[in-house]
Amino acid sequence: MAMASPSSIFSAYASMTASIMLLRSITNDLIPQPIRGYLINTFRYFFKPRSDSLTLIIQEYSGGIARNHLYDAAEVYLSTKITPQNERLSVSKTPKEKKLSIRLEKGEELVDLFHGVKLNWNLICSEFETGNGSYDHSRNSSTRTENKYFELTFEKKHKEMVVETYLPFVLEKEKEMKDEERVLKMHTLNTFYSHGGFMWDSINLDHPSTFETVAMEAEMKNHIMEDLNRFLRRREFYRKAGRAWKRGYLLYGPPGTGKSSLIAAMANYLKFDIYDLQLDNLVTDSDLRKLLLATANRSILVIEDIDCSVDLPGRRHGEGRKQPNVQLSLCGLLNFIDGLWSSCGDERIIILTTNHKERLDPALLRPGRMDMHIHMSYCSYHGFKVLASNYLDVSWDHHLFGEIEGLIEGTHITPAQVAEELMKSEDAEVALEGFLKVLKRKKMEGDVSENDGSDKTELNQSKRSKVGSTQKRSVCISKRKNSTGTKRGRRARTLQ
Ligand SMILES: Nc1ncnc2c1ncn2[C@@H]1O[C@H](COP(=O)(O)OP(=O)(O)OP(=O)(O)O)[C@@H](O)[C@H]1O
Ligand SMILES: [Mg+2]
Repeated sequence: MAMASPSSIFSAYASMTASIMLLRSITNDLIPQPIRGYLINTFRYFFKPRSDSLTLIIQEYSGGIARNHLYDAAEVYLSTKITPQNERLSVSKTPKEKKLSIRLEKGEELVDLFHGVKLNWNLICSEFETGNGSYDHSRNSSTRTENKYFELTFEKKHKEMVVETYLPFVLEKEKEMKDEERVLKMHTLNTFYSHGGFMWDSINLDHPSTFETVAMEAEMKNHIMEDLNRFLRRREFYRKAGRAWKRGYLLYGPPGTGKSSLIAAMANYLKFDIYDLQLDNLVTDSDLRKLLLATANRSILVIEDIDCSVDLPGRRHGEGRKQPNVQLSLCGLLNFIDGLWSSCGDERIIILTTNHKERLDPALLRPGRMDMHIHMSYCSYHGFKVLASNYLDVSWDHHLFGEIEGLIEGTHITPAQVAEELMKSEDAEVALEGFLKVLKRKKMEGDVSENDGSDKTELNQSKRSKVGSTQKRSVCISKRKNSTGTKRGRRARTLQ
């Protein structure tokens, strides 16, 4: 079929527009609006010259009240494409946003280039009357409603590319931009128990820890990042395999080795909120269920010190809590996490931490429960180098590093202790000399781990062994109460 020339398309289009105007003026008073609209559309359909371009309409709302995600994504994406040719822009800022957001205003047009294809965007706003056109005094507004939509016009032959590649690209770009701006939250339990339930309280999570600043073996770091990336990519895989889209990590190792720091780094990397679940505040499985159901998608549920912060009766004990009115069980927690909770949402991560993996209930360790077990250990030479550049900004060829390397390998010193030493002076030379002295002293003392913190649960253990089994529970509870302040304080310091 021969293609119409641009001038013939133009003249056909001009005569069609003139005819429509004529039709409008003739029918305006004679025919009611719905029939008139139908006639004009039919006329337009039959007489419209066929062109090579295709226009996609992206409405602000899809299906009545639901916002059209593609419209929102286009709005955000196009804000990065604004050019000096644009004459009207809208500017806004909500209290939660860090920056002003600048968007196209109605009537504005712009051209985007994607893989060499020209894409014309046009933001259109039409107003229409929803009622009888009169002023609605009860809502203090008129009944005119705005209908906003984007027109995306391009050559027809690129339809597949636009639908399959370009629009998904726009959605992906918006997600990236939103993630960058997102203010992360840390949710903790509101201990005020009212109206029959606990609530989550949230504050901004402004923790500086990232995968760059966490001192751990580079290989392990990459392994974790790759695991997280794979998890995010595999929505379809989880769906096909009939598995809930969740991933569990168990972080174990002595205190001060960076478990909480790694959790913050993971949250910052994924841009996920953290829910810090302190089980010792809860009483029943039903409290737990309500709280878990109130957690949002794309979040990390954290239960720290699972071995000592709770003394959940599990399969190992085969009994319920001895304390009256307390019906929280390890089975209840695990079953709910594995079952209903994880299938109620998407992109859930759960992280448990412990200083003593060997003391955990086997139910927690069985295959399929926690997908990855990550050992956070004493500081290696590589870890030291990361900390030295974090704290002292020294290059890795510093003359004291050689001696430090010889001493640190095999020494039981936690990254927290290393960090403490390195912070003692702003002068790198002084700080490193001081650190070297500590390492030498440790070697002379026979490399006995100094305050490696096994205290937390070891103390618990020794207390337990001194009391009878019926007192076991109350000792555990009182230890928890005693330690709550310090642990909380420390956790608050580390995670906030
Ligand atoms: N691997 C690490 N990389 C960077 N900093 C670390 C690391 N480990 C510890 N630190 C520093 O020590 C502090 C305490 O570490 P963190 O709270 O992460 O340890 P933890 O393993 O969670 O300890 P705990 O078992 O007592 O909860 C952190 O605020 C951080 O400054
Ligand atoms: Mg911790």
